[in-house]
Amino acid sequence: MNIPYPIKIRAVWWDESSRKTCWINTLKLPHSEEVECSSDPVRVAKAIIDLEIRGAPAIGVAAALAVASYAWTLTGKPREEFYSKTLEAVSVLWATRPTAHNLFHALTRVREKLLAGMSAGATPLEAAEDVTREALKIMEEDIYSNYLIGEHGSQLVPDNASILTHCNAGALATSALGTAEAVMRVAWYKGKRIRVYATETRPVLQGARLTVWELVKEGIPVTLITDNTAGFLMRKGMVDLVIVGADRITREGYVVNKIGTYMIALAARRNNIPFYVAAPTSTIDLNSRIEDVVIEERNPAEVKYVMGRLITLEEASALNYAFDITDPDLVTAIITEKGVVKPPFPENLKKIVGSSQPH
Ligand SMILES: CSC[C@@H](O)[C@@H](O)C(=O)COP(=O)(O)O
Repeated sequence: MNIPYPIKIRAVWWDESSRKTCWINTLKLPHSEEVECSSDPVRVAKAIIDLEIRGAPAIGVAAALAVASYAWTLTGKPREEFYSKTLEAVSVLWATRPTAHNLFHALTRVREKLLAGMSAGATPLEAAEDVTREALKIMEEDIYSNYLIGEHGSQLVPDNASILTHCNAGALATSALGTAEAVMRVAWYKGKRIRVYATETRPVLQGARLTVWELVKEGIPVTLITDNTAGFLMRKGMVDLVIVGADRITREGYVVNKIGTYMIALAARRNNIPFYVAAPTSTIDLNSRIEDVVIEERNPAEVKYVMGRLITLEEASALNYAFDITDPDLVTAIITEKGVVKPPFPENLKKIVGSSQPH
């Protein structure tokens, strides 16, 4: 796998010497870059729940690596204990966050390896090797998908474009270049002049804390806006295109992404601005209809407190949906590693997910 662009930020990775899963604690950004490593699936599960590790592809990769790390701590155990404990770890990680499809995609793959090893009579050592190979494959595929999404998507970005993005669909949400941000990075590396408007993304400010940090590091001009500024910028003609990521795309083409995405898509349609979604095919769930998708509801405290400071009454009730749903007819195209998917989505998503990888 040869990627002709620098990978400057890694959100999750495998430490070969300790066989631990490592990640940047994104809760500490942008003020400090703190790395955590663990072989404990309960610790990694907590990191996912608390948003130390977040973003759909990153949580899938981290969960798969966590099962592999844990497997290595159990290679001295009897076979039965090895399989029951590693499969239990899969269940713990499965229960962390309900919306992003990548988590279930990755955990299904590692669980299948464990089950295959169990029925073939593989030793714990053989099974640990096998599950590690699969987890690393999931990560490598994500790295390569990021790059291909960037290549395909950058062709949709005109020179001198103003791009609006929401939340963080960058390196910090994936294994390498990001999804929406891979499009921006590759356009930039190819010499296109772009500027980005990043929404702050309440309640936990992934845009202000993470997207701005990444783009400043990259040297790409970025301007932070409040979430409620997006529509006004579009009306003023200051946005040429919108690119966001996704946590799950259903077979009908509904896009489930960070809360606030729907309002941006509506404003984009009203102002005739293309609305692109960049996501690997591991985010596309051909088995689910939109009614089946669980939208995560998080602790209301995230809304009531900003960076630890209470901004309302302690007794105030608050609602904290983490994601919303954008209808397929508001989406101009979905940029995947296998190419750009245009409507009609039900037919074209099925074709692209079923087609073989281009590498
Ligand atoms: C490439 S990441 C795409 C999405 O996962 C991203 O836009 C998003 O909504 C992340 O939400 P988060 O709650 O921070 O995990």
